[in-house]
Amino acid sequence: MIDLKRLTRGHGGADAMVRAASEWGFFQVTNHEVSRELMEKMRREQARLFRLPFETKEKAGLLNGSYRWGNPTATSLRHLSWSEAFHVPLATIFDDDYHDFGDLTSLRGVMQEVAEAMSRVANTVAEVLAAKLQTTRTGHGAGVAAATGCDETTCFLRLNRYPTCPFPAETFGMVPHTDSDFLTVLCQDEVGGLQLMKDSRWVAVKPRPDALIVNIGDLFQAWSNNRYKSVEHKVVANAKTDRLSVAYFLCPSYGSLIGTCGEPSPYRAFTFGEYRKRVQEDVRRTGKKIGLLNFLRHSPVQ
Ligand SMILES: O=C(O)CCC(=O)C(=O)O
Ligand SMILES: [Fe+2]
Repeated sequence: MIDLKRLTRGHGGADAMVRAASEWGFFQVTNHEVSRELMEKMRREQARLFRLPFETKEKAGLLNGSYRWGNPTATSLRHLSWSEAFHVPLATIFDDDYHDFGDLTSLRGVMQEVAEAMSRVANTVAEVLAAKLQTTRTGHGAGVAAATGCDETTCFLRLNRYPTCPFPAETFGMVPHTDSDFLTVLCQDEVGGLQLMKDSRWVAVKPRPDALIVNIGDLFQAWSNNRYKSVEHKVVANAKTDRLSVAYFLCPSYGSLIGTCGEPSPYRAFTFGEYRKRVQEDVRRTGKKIGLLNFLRHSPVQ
């Protein structure tokens, strides 16, 4: 648990954050200035959005066609995520020319506020973690998000809903995965269900109403030369109740080159666009994301 206010005032906590990012890939932050009132407002808007009829949610115009449900490549219940989500590019909600919000105008306002607040958390954390890496290139240790081309037009806000599930033993709320971004900031409700992989075991992340969860994504693992870990996580399905969560994904533009905090890097240079394309191709072809292994300079698979 990292107190962000103490950290930004220089009262310590950075080493604990570095340890958590290296050993767990996950940690929680408090005193993050994303107010409880704002998150309650978000939850009410989210619940209202998901109550809309399926046909309305699926309409391409609604939040830029960002509606997702189930898993299009699933061939059995084990591959299925028992959830629905809006994976919204922030460019959509901040674009003044994008007027197709209809009844969702209040949702847009709340999403903008949440995105701004979570983005501050993501950037603060990214900079503290970047500054702690041994860098060979001067000026590269700070401003990792800026250096790698992340801004409010390239990031995403994802609204997740996990409906009550009639067969929770056979399916996941969200299938095990790593995040394909730099860093994720997550706010979960009181239901619980998020689990992360540690030493080959699943560990539950207990909900704490005052805390946000931060996890390292694949790009930060690559940029940090594997010092910080992008760790597999999943959501278990729940037989009794629905669950909501909101995730902010710190992402660069598709054309941004994901470099390294210092040579030699185990990975070859690649763009975020290339990475995403490769992930999508692998999922389509094999049903599984291969991820960073594809970009190792010396492939273990010959
Ligand atoms: O809902 C959660 O707790 C996790 C969501 C997640 O892992 C994701 O959206 O990538
Ligand atoms: Fe995730």
